[in-house]
Amino acid sequence: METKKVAIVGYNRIPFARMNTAYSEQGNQDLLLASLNGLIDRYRLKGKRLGEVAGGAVIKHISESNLIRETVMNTTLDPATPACDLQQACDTGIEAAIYIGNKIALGQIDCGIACGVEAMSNIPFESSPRLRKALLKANKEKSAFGKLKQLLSPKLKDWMPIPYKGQEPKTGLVMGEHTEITAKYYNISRQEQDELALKSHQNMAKAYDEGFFDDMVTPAFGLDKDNNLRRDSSIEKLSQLKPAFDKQNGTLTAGNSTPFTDGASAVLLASEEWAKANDLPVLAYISFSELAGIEYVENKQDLLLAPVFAAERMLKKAGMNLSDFDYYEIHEAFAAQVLATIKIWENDELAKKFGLEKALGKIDRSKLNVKGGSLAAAHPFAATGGRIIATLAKLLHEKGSGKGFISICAARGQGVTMILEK
Ligand SMILES: CC(=O)CC(=O)SCCNC(=O)CCNC(=O)[C@H](O)C(C)(C)COP(=O)(O)OP(=O)(O)OC[C@H]1O[C@@H](n2cnc3c(N)ncnc32)[C@H](O)[C@@H]1OP(=O)(O)O
Repeated sequence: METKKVAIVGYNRIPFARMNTAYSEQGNQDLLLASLNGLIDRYRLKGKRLGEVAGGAVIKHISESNLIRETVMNTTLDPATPACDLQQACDTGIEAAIYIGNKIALGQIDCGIACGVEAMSNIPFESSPRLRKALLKANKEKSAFGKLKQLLSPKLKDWMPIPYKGQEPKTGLVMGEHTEITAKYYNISRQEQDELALKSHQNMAKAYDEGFFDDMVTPAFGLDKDNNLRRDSSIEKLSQLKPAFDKQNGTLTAGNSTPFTDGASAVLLASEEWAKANDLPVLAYISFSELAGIEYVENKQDLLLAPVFAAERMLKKAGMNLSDFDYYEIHEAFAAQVLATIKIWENDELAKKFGLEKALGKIDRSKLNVKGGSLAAAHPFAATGGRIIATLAKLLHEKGSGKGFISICAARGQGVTMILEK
């Protein structure tokens, strides 16, 4: 069976906002709706029945089990447009694009939207198991006395909500603690991390000044730009920040780590025929993608390094070398994880020690995250993939030809890579 080419034909996102700032009153549906509405307006999709909308949020309330379909029903798309929720930690946005892309490739649908959202300001709290049990039992009790007895059974501390900390259940460490171990294990210096962080902000500031984001980001809830972007940062300021995760000997700080963030993004994918029929130019094609997992319980330093393996397998299938790309979009969860990943890809000895056949090639740093990365834009987990695909597709479209490389690490020791081509 012949497969179809998967074209990226549109994108839209709302500005990303640090948690508890511009979107402190909004939930997942509000943010996603704003992003989808911007996409629908820009590409005149009102009233259209699309093949499918797929995406997700890494963290949802229990009432949001069909978040994407619920949100689609609130847009002006034809309500006959089906939708589904996907979740794959920080890879969610890319996985959604792969899911929609594969259906287009197989001819099952001719167009679809891949989307992602994260409303960290509206994050659900857990309750203690003792409180949950007491409430469920109280609900079953017939008499007021019985209900009261159950409600009085938990201790005072059991009534306290349990906040989200982002810990890895298998290790009990948060991402920053894991990445602190990564930085030490792979000898990533504080200076290298701060330099990468500064470059991310400088590149994004320049891109905003040049109007690169004008047709990509629609203002929402009073915000018109990513509010994590700093124009006042410098190596001096970054070098003075205190370590965030290892207070004594650490190198990860608020400046070289992403903050918790609210935001949403959406990407419009289609077959070439649908793009032509709807008068939309093909910005770029998705040509390859690969998902990998990695052991990180024994090897705590490797939690966010699964893209190392994804890239090796993907490049082999594509018959390419890591040096063969015009642009590289590598998700900057932390500067240290980007630098460790690149170090392994580029260094033969380290690559072999890690389990690769050999080094994958060199990355020209002037081609890396040229419009800023997650350290500047910030990182609403499930929305980051859409931001990255859109940025790379636009870069390739403007260039008129070429190839771009995407790499995103994710919680639970997973990672995804993708190739876009024009
Ligand atoms: C989920 C997945 O699947 C995979 C992934 O992507 S992993 C990534 C997941 N993300 C995380 O784990 C988030 C990690 N981040 C955090 O926990 C927190 O942001 C953090 C602990 C690193 C910092 O939190 P914080 O201390 O509250 O930061 P914040 O108060 O904003 O900043 C501290 C200081 O640094 C300064 N600062 C921050 N960035 C700066 C910069 N670029 N330049 C100069 N100064 C900066 C701030 O101005 C602030 O200074 P003051 O104290 O003088 O106000």
